[in-house]
Amino acid sequence: MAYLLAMDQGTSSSRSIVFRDGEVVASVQQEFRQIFPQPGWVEHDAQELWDSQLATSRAVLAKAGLHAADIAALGITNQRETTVVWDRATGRPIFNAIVWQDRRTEALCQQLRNDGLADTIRRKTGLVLDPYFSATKLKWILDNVDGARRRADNGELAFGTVDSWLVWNLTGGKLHVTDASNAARTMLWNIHEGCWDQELLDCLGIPAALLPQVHPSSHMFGHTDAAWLGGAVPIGGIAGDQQAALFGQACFKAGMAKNTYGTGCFMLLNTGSASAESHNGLISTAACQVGQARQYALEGSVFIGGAVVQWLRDGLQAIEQAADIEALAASVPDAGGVVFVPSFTGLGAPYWVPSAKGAIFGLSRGTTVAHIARAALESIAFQSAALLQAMQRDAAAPITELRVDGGACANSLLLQFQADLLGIPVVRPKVTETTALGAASLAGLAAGIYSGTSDLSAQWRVDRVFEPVISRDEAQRRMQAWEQAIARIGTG
Ligand SMILES: Nc1ncnc2c1ncn2[C@@H]1O[C@H](COP(=O)(O)OP(=O)(O)O)[C@@H](O)[C@H]1O
Ligand SMILES: O=P(O)(O)OC[C@H](O)CO
Repeated sequence: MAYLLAMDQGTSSSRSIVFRDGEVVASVQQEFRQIFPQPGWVEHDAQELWDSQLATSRAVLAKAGLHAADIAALGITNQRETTVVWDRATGRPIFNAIVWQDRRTEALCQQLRNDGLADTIRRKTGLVLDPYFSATKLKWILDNVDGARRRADNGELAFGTVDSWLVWNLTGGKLHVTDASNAARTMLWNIHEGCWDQELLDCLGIPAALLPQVHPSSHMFGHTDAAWLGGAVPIGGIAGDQQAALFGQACFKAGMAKNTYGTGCFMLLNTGSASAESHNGLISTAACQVGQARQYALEGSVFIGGAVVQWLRDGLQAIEQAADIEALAASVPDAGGVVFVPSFTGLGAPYWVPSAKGAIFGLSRGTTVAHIARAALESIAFQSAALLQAMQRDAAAPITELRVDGGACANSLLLQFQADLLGIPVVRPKVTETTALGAASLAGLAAGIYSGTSDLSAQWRVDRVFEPVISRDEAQRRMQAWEQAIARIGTG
């Protein structure tokens, strides 16, 4: 029997899932500490990332009653951009992992923008020059940790995104590798040529000796050390979590798109073997690579998605648990004219207003907490609709459906509103653990469990399709109300 193990190292928890025939056999999750040393700084203890990931993998094998020998291959997927630097001799990190959300390098990014580097970076990497990506975090570590630059120059240190760090540990320091989808998030990887970019390394003063070897996402990378899981397991897949979700949603052809509704929302559109340049506030990135042919995607991210539901729960204490928002929002026929812009940490794509704060517009004496809850839910769909509209403008052909996943996609009211706004079907699959499924699928391809992506398309199953029911005029009227609220946010 062909079991596949996925390690999904996310921003708030480490998860391990065993799959068979594309279905979840068992799953174990463990949270770890979020470290906030200063406002705008976010760190993880890299050792805790590894320990929690290993613990969940051991636990999931026990839960499923399986042994290492039963696992045909392991796929790894991870929070992207988060930066780890460790000592090659001891295997110890020289600093905490600097998390993708961390803004400490904003001044450095501004300096690089002033130096005219933004265009070069966009052209070579497909990215916006922003602290979000790994490069300036890595430079910060080299410039601020005692002796780091000297040791890096001497080849004593290794840099990696979280996937590289996990594989280094899993293989007892034998492998220092990553895949194209993760490399593309460093701001040092030339997505067109498929190589580390020497000009960017020089501009940022980053020695090439720090960098991992880059392989396709589906690839036999090596084996885990037998000590960890009770036997050696082949590592057959590595991908950044959002690209893994695109793969897990079987979006293999250009024009297919997915949106993940987690803490934030991440929408990716497969653009095939051609990288599409965005003129509408999106980024281009590498999609999962199987074989030698490079694949690309357009991406947009919303910083506050499901997190607005957490705010209703923890900040406003309007609900006890996230799932309660659906009944509360459904208790009123509409938001009663309330528009909620939850830009608590600035506005991401396609608006890019870093200094924005959240706001609630349209309050009246008749407004109840149910209207606010409904407006909060709608805000997730409005932000995602703005991303899809931007993608529609950049894309070569119309996008005809949106596949969805992530914790908040359990909410059918949200998905119906999303379909109404978009005017295209919103499709929820049976397995919504698509990030882990994508990693397992990449590993399964490398191990020969699947003969090609057509096997994966055949395995992907629909749970429910949400068809648009309101008129396009009505949808446009609602989007206009949203854009008016955004305009008021944007101008402070
Ligand atoms: N039924 C629901 N309706 C709306 N939001 C929900 C619901 N269930 C969970 N959420 C939201 O989904 C998010 C968790 O989704 P998850 O995919 O686990 O996120 P992440 O991977 O970013 O940690 C939380 O922000 C939570 O508030
Ligand atoms: O860990 P997640 O699911 O919040 O994903 C984080 C993204 O990869 C950041 O780019």
